[in-house]
Amino acid sequence: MSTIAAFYGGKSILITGATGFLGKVLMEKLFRTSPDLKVIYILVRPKAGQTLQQRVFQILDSKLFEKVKEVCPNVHEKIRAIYADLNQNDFAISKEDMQELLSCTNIIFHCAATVRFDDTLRHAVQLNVTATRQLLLMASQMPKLEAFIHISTAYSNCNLKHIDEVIYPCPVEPKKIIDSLEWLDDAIIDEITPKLIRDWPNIYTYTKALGEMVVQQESRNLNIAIIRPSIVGATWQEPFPGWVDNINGPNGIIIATGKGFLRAIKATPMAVADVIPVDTVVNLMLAVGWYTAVHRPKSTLVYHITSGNMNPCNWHKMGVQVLATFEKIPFERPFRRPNANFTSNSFTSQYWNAVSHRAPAIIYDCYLRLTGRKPRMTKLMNRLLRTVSMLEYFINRSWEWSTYNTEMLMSELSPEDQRVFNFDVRQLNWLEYIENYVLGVKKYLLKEDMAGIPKAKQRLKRLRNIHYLFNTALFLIAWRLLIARSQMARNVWFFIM
Ligand SMILES: CCCCCCCCCCCCCCCCCCCCCC(=O)SCCNC(=O)CCNC(=O)[C@H](O)C(C)(C)COP(=O)(O)OP(=O)(O)OC[C@H]1O[C@@H](n2cnc3c(N)ncnc32)[C@H](O)[C@@H]1OP(=O)(O)O
Ligand SMILES: NC(=O)C1=CN([C@@H]2O[C@H](COP(=O)(O)OP(=O)(O)OC[C@H]3O[C@@H](n4cnc5c(N)ncnc54)[C@H](OP(=O)(O)O)[C@@H]3O)[C@@H](O)[C@H]2O)C=CC1
Repeated sequence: MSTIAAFYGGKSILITGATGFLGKVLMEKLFRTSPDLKVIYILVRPKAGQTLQQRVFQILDSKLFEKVKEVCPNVHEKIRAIYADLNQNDFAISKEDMQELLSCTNIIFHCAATVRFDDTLRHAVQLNVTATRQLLLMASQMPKLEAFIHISTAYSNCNLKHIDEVIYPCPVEPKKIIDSLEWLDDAIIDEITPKLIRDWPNIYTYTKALGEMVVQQESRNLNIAIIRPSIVGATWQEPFPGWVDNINGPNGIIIATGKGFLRAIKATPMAVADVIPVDTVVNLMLAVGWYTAVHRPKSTLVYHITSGNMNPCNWHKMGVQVLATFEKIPFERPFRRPNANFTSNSFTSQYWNAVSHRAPAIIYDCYLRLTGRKPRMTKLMNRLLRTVSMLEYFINRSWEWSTYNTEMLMSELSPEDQRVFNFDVRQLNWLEYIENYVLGVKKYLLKEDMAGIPKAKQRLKRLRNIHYLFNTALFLIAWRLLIARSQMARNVWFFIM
């Protein structure tokens, strides 16, 4: 019997960000391995015209939860969705709900965050810093609380090259920033943001660093741990390989490449692609929850969950395998034949952007105009290139993360726990994982049917022929022009003939 699974039995667990990518996989694993847990409280806001209950039903009715329904048929009764908006005072939680949370919660997993790179400083601080402080304050009033697990990111200190499992101080005190945002107007905030974030690449990573500092400062006598995952990717094994449900991180790039929009990316091919499967992260989170509650470490421990130091893969290897998978399992209705390359040179990158991205978009928009339709490709391409430029920082560098605490925890687990809550990324076979990842993007994100593969392959063949035809025509025109102008070219031509 797994000690960790037994630990969560009978527990009341509070999860923030449960409707997000990581949160859903966390809930799934908890219900599947500890179906006798008492209740999972989730802090949810209504969204896209859906009530809280509709949001919960939608999650439970998804393929991700199919196995859960077998082992825990009353899962609906064990989820208690609580109306909350982390942007508001006291999270806008009702008095009764707050009372219940304060008196019953045993474990907190704090996953909610804004992960947008271009969010405003005000909003990102509110969610990633102030809300964390508020939750810690709530936690300090929970008599039954055993552990508080805060999810940060391995990139919270990406301004450093080597990152240890410690909380680094930020140049400006979080409290000072929170206070000043209260009275500064938006225009001034925009002006001072670059000065504040200094060598952090974006507001997201900066506010996650501030969030960690807040955790350290407000920890009081709570049992706290911080988990720092790198780039969280599709599931590796559980509940099935390849599950993914949003366009963040590599997902959007995989789609844009598979659909033939993206043909060149400015990246350092040999830089480490520090992707970590979401189920691995969740297994570590649950192990850390158990360890923190039972062993009560004297200080706040930080755990890195990254792949680079144990089982590195680089962007080149990943890219080649992604492209190979498109050959076997193509996406439907591609704009162009999927074929991309990495370039580390700024000039070549500009060239490919003009030739392979902007020019085809303009030509396609002309075609749309001529056929009486609204042009849209240039706009779409510009947005895509803006997105890719925001991710470039992370695909052109490598970092070293120490993993002493994560390895220590692994050695503390029984063989059964190591099997059920496996976070040993050395066992990951990258080629297999990437293939399942691309397949998962096709099935769960694009919702494409596998039955459409033969048709998609036929279309790819057609696109390939068009491509060859176009290139041959281009070559002949160039050659013809050259012959007209150069005696040498004419001689070569007569010689060949
Ligand atoms: C041989 C070569 C072969 C090559 C083959 C290829 C091989 C594969 C190689 C893989 C290399 C991967 C590198 C990953 C590095 C990740 C680093 C993460 C590190 C930190 C990790 C963390 O700790 S934490 C989570 C990370 N946090 C995000 O990852 C949010 C980012 N995101 C945003 O901050 C907003 O998204 C942003 C961008 C502002 C736009 O914002 P926005 O206002 O324009 O609006 P939207 O977000 O609504 O998106 C508007 C349109 O962008 C499209 N799109 C959105 N994301 C996209 C995306 N990733 N790739 C493409 N396309 C994307 C979308 O499809 C929409 O398209 P449409 O125009 O048709 O609607
Ligand atoms: N994905 C990744 O690659 C990585 C993620 N992380 C960290 O993991 C955690 C989870 O990330 P991930 O699941 O990918 O992110 P998602 O964007 O998928 O999920 C974010 C969650 O936060 C909730 N949330 C956002 N704003 C509010 C609000 N005002 N009130 C209540 N809830 C809110 C969202 O709710 P709603 O559904 O209503 O929007 C959603 O449930 C984050 O802390 C992130 O920093 C760390 C490293 C990498």
